[in-house]
Amino acid sequence: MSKKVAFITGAGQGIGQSIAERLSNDGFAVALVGRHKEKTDKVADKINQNGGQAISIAADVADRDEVFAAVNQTVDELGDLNVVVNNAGVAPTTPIDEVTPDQLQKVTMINTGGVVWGIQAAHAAMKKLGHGGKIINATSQAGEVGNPNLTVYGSTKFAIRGITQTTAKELAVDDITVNAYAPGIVITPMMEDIAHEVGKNAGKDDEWGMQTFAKDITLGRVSKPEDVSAVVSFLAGPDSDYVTGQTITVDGGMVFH
Ligand SMILES: NC(=O)C1=CN([C@@H]2O[C@H](COP(=O)(O)OP(=O)(O)OC[C@H]3O[C@@H](n4cnc5c(N)ncnc54)[C@H](O)[C@@H]3O)[C@@H](O)[C@H]2O)C=CC1
Ligand SMILES: CC(=O)C(C)=O
Repeated sequence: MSKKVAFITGAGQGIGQSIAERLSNDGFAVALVGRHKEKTDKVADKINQNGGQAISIAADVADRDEVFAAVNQTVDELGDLNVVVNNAGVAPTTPIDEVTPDQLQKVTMINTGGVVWGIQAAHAAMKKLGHGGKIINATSQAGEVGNPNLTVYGSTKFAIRGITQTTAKELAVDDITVNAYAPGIVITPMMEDIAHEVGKNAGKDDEWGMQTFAKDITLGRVSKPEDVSAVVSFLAGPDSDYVTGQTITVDGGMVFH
């Protein structure tokens, strides 16, 4: 039997890399998408050397045509499309008084736009293939509660929860579920950069910056990417078939619902 196919954006490092590796271990053929192809190439090579099946595609998720082309290339090369993980994102530190129109537009087009184009392209491809599937979007604990210094980023992550609910209702008729995952403080290049900027703005070091986010985690530790990819594995697999429109928080107990 041929493998199910998963498409993952921002798969060259951090959480996206972990999701690609986990879904490959779960038995999916995986398409790794990112702006920097040398990074997705490296992760795809590792997966292929370990007995998985991976391809690497360059695309900027803010560009609708590039996202559609990447989805079409995935179907052409891997033969199907069952799961789309809209994981790519950027998180500049944005104290409110420093937000610029250019920054607001760019971050919104990547984080929110990338999710919208990913859902559109997934819907079009799945309809053409004649079957349903699962769409999974990256939000954040910063999309559930306000985080100081992250006004622009937080606005996109709140929006992604709304888009997840709206499109879950719209796409159910085509047997597509739409869910989201909300990580907390995950040690990746993104989080290291935020900790550095927040520390620097306060005249402190990176560890101080990290602790401003990490000090209230109920489980007493920051997160590894694998904590998040385990939840995405559930959302991509059959055990979540009766779940749609939900955001699953995987933050060690920062936000309680
Ligand atoms: N690290 C954390 O603590 C948290 C991360 N998240 C979310 O999880 C997702 C992954 O985050 P990390 O792995 O930490 O980030 P990261 O910065 O380490 O990796 C993100 C990847 O996305 C790619 N990317 C960025 N813009 C892109 C674009 N326009 N088109 C294509 N690819 C692009 C980058 O090149 C990079 O490979 C993001 O959506 C982020 O907002 C959510 C909560 C916490
Ligand atoms: C980067 C992020 O999503 C945080 C700090 O929650």
